Amino acid sequence: MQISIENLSHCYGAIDVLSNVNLTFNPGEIAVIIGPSGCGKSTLLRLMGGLEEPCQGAAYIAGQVPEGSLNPLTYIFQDFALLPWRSVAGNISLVLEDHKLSKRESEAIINDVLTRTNLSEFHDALPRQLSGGMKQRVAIARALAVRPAFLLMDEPLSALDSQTRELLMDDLVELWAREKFSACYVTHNLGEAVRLGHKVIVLSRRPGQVRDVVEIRIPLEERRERSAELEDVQQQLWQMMREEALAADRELADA
Ligand SMILES: Nc1ncnc2c1ncn2[C@@H]1O[C@H](COP(=O)(O)OP(=O)(O)OP(=O)(O)O)[C@@H](O)[C@H]1O
Repeated sequence: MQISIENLSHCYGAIDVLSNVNLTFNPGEIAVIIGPSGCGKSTLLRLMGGLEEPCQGAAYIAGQVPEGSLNPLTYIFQDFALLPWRSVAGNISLVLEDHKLSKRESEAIINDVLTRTNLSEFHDALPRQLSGGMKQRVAIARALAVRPAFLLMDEPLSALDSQTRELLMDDLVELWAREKFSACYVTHNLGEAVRLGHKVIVLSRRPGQVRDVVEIRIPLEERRERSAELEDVQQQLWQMMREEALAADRELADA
């Protein structure tokens, strides 16, 4: 299954947010979207997930939804969105409740995703007993429980401190290496972009247009030790972001 975006433009009233975006998101790939503040990254993710309809053009699923996927497009947000009165297992079971699974099937899925995210011993813990990093691990486990074809991740690590971010990036790479998931990952953080992205989509300032798509061929598993090649890619991305941010600043100053 792919997600295709064709000639997509979007506006809110008089504000043009996205302009003529054409992109393809491939299975088994993590595509990272970066761009200056307010350029439409989160809007693009919402349009991809069908939470809003684009003003022009389309975002659609191409190909077959993989068998067994309970929710093909699943979001992970920065604020974890866990119910405080439910345990870790209870938060995960919530997303399974509408799917007519037996208690045994649900429990098997919950145990599987808790094992995959190294959370088995926190099965009965409440969110308030967990650190921020652990809460986001639970949110990732909950997303994996519905066997998504695509994870739509909106700055999932931005509420966390830098050490926890590093650990969760390692976790995501390990999860991906074990069972290749597909994801579209929005971030401001260029370190995350080059650590996790098979390709990095650079949007221009608003209205967001695709300025460049940078492919990174270094395997994800080999990126923990940052090579000179990875540093070069990050520098190249920063140069593009800097130009866009400076141009946006000048536009505001001229307005
Ligand atoms: N529901 C909405 N109604 C009106 N305007 C909106 C709405 N959602 C977003 N916008 C505006 O659209 C523009 C793009 O917002 P969006 O959140 O997609 O950008 P972003 O690139 O994700 O921003 P950031 O990097 O700051 O998170 C902004 O100017 C924002 O104020």
